[in-house]
Amino acid sequence: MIANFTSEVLPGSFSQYFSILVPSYFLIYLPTRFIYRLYFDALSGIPGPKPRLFSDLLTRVYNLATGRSGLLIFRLREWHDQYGPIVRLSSNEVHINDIDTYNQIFKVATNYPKTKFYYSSPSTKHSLLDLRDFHAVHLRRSALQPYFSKGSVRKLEGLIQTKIDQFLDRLSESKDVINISRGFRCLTCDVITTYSYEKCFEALSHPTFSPDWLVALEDLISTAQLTVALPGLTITMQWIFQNIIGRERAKKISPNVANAMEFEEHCRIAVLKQQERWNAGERNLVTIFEQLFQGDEKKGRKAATKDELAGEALLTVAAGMDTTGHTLTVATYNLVKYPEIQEKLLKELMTVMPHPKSEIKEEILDRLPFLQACLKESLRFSHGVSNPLARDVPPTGANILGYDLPPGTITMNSHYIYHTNSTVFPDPLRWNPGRWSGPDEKVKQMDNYFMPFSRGARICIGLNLAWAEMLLTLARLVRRFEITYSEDFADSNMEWVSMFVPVTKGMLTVNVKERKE
Ligand code: HEM
Repeated sequence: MIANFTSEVLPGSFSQYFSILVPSYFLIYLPTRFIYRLYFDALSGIPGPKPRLFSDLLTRVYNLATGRSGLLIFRLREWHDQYGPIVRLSSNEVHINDIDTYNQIFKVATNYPKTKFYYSSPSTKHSLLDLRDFHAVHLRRSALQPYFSKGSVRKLEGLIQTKIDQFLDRLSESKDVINISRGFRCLTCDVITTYSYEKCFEALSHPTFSPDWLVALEDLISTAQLTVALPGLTITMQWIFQNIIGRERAKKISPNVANAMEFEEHCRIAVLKQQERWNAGERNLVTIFEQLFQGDEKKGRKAATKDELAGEALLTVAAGMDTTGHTLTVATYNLVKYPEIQEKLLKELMTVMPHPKSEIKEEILDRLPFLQACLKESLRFSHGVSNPLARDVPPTGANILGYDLPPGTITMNSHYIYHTNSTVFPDPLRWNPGRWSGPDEKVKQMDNYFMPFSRGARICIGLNLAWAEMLLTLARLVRRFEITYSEDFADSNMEWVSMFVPVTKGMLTVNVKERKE
């Protein structure tokens, strides 16, 4: 009956329609739209690589399939050299290389919200990362920020020091080659989980610093690019794994996915248990979520939902572990590579740490200029979030670098591009902490181009914690140990691609020996 109906109303079979529609789409619709984008739409005057305008989806899928997604960041430099400070990347996206524009977009009172498309990961849904509304962001951040102030971090310094003790003792006991890339991540994970919700994940206790979930997260990080290319696909896959397949069966299909699910579940359980204790009247918890457990009527903030707490619990670990760990890896790799720089740092450390195992406070290290310079240079090289940061042009539209951009145009800025500007940082790919002790004017200019934690309303919430962890770890590591690369380590291990965060080709593997004095 239905067949009769369709053949009467719509003469011809489905395959006939299909054989007309598909070629029309590729031979007429796409080329016409391409010409429109090239010559007539609102962004048509902005220079850039033209083939990318043919189809955003096909470009993303092509880049993903050919492994170019993670290398886009390096092409951006070439495109800016060729086309100038603003480059059109797709139908609706421009990439910018202009520090004044960056400072406008990333200011405290910004009206450029985060671009939903690039920040919607199912795992961090309901978390701060996913919020775009400025008032909602302000409320959430003001509930979390007090726990990350310099004063709060100093109060919990004992906790950080205890984890560093454990880490250094583990290095000392090790008879084998040490995968210190993972070691640093275990350290930062144990710090952030204890600091955030008292539930230390005990990653440092793993004999080779390789707990299953850490290795799983390492393997799954490449799905960050899949999420960018085909967001719907990852959301659907995650939903299927969570709601249909379940963790037990997932173990057989993909142990990595099962381990990552288990990790998420650990974070969720940890924070919800704290909430229960808080609701039962316990008030002496070490937690960054206390203000989220309760609402604040005066400010118009409701108590966080269970999903919001779980999202936040996962976000703090995800945001605080790899970033800090990777910067420490970059610092260590380069200090071993340049022994004369390591020697200079060691001499400075000896002025405040007379013995290899001397105790030291962060506030003292905060005053050591060469240690600061080594860390700044490592942050310049490690690029925290290495993918371009995407922000939408506000409803009023914007004029950027002489071009009128309509509301909703996506602006992209990459810290990598600013951090490797060869006019500001001569010989930019050389790790050279000495550059930070140049003349004041020069350092001021470098500081203007240095934004590892981003800037403005969405600046990294954990920067004081990260800074304290990095100062203490690096100082105590270098003061206590002579470090050498392991025999099978190659410089190429440190080559990286961008998967939202930088992912190195291999690991930094080292041998360590206790210093005698
Ligand atoms: C070297 C270490 C770190 C670097 C380089 C770094 C870098 C960054 C950057 C660039 C952003 C902005 C991302 C964007 O707008 O897309 C960010 C956001 C964030 N970071 Fe960090 N981060 C570090 C450590 C930490 C730590 C230890 C925490 C611990 C809680 C943390 C928590 C966060 C959070 C929650 C956000 C999201 C803020 C928001 O969306 O408003 N980060 N970080």
